Amino acid sequence: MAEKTPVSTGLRGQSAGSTALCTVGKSGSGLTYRGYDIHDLAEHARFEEVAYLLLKGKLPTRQELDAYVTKLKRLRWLPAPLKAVLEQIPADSHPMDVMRTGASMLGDLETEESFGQQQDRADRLLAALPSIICYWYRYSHDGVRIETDTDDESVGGHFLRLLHDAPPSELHAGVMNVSLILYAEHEFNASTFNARVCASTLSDIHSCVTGAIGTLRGPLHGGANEAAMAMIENWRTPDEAERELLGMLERKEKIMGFGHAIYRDSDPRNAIIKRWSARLAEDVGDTRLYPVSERCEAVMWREKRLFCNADFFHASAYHFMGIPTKLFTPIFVCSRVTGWCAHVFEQREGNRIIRPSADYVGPEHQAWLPIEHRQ
Ligand SMILES: CC(=O)SCCNC(=O)CCNC(=O)[C@H](O)C(C)(C)COP(=O)(O)OP(=O)(O)OC[C@H]1O[C@@H](n2cnc3c(N)ncnc32)[C@H](O)[C@@H]1OP(=O)(O)O
Ligand SMILES: O=C([O-])CC(=O)C(=O)O
Repeated sequence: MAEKTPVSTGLRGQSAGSTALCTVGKSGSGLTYRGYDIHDLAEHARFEEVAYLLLKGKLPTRQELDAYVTKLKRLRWLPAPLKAVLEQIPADSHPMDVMRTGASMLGDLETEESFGQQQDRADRLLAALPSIICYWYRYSHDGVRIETDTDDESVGGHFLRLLHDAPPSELHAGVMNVSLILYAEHEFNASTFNARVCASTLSDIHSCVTGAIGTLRGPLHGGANEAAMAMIENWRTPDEAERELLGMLERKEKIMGFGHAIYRDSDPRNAIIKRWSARLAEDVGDTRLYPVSERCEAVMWREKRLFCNADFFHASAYHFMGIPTKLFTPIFVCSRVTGWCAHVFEQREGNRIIRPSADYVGPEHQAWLPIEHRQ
């Protein structure tokens, strides 16, 4: 048999298991978490309610939600050895590497000894990850050791307060809430699948989350919101954006924040975050970034039938809230950790190790060659 070039299908269109957590591109609206439509969740829910829904299996009652928010607030503190590690990480490190190290170090200090601890470990990660990234960021960039025990009622408000050393406006806290809901869960995406593969070996939850963070980091996945920002911030007018974009398409470059592995015509999260980006643009008096983003959307659809995914308008929305670009993907982690952990729990129920096969395309039998005869 002649050698063939390995071809990657990316497992597209193949079912790799079942889940009760999420549908993507199946219902009329396109995205549901445990049967609830993303539009309803983004309109009415608190992110902490969505986290509860994903992690505990149902929407909380008022009493359950209050108790859950209180628990998350109690879990925002960081152990001294974790702070010491964060203080060693250089200011020019990528914040996703900080998240990866932070999650892993938490696993050293608060190891999941048995699966009976999985809910508590997941809640701790959810509460501590915003503290981890902000502690490192403020220490390495501003030279301050912040107190991460805040009294904010929400995960998003807690993050913004630590970052800016001031309570967030109602508008900013509201946008963070929606953003965290939109990013929370997305079926068998690459990082979640990575978490499930790790879980299928009966590994601990911190290993699953650490691997997922590394997977989300890439620009084809969560890293796209940062890459989209790096692209649009160069353009001063919609006309310049159109010219540059056409050049990029001509050169067959990938345009970050567009396209999706599952959705074909639109990503239901885009219209939601786009609306909030427009509201924030008005709030800060932007006359550049939002019109540039809108033109990109129009050109990509006109030229390629490619639509904005969840990441594209997140770039301008986060920017308008004064969030540094390099912290965009870590915010995604602070949200998606709920989906990852819920998938780890699901994988552990009725587990079988995930171990697909490969189509071999290498050489047939080769005769052994002693080292002195090799070239
Ligand atoms: C939260 C998230 O993770 S959402 C995804 C975030 N990622 C990005 O925004 C990165 C940019 N987008 C992409 O790279 C891709 O659209 C992915 C990775 C999201 C999906 O990849 P695939 O499923 O392989 O894309 P798909 O099969 O739809 O691609 C079809 C064609 O469109 C092209 N295409 C897809 N997206 C883009 C894009 N953003 N820019 C330019 N061309 C694109 C592909 O290159 C392919 O062209 P070809 O047939 O000539 O090779
Ligand atoms: O589902 C995917 O392939 C990518 C993803 O995580 C998302 O869109 O939120």
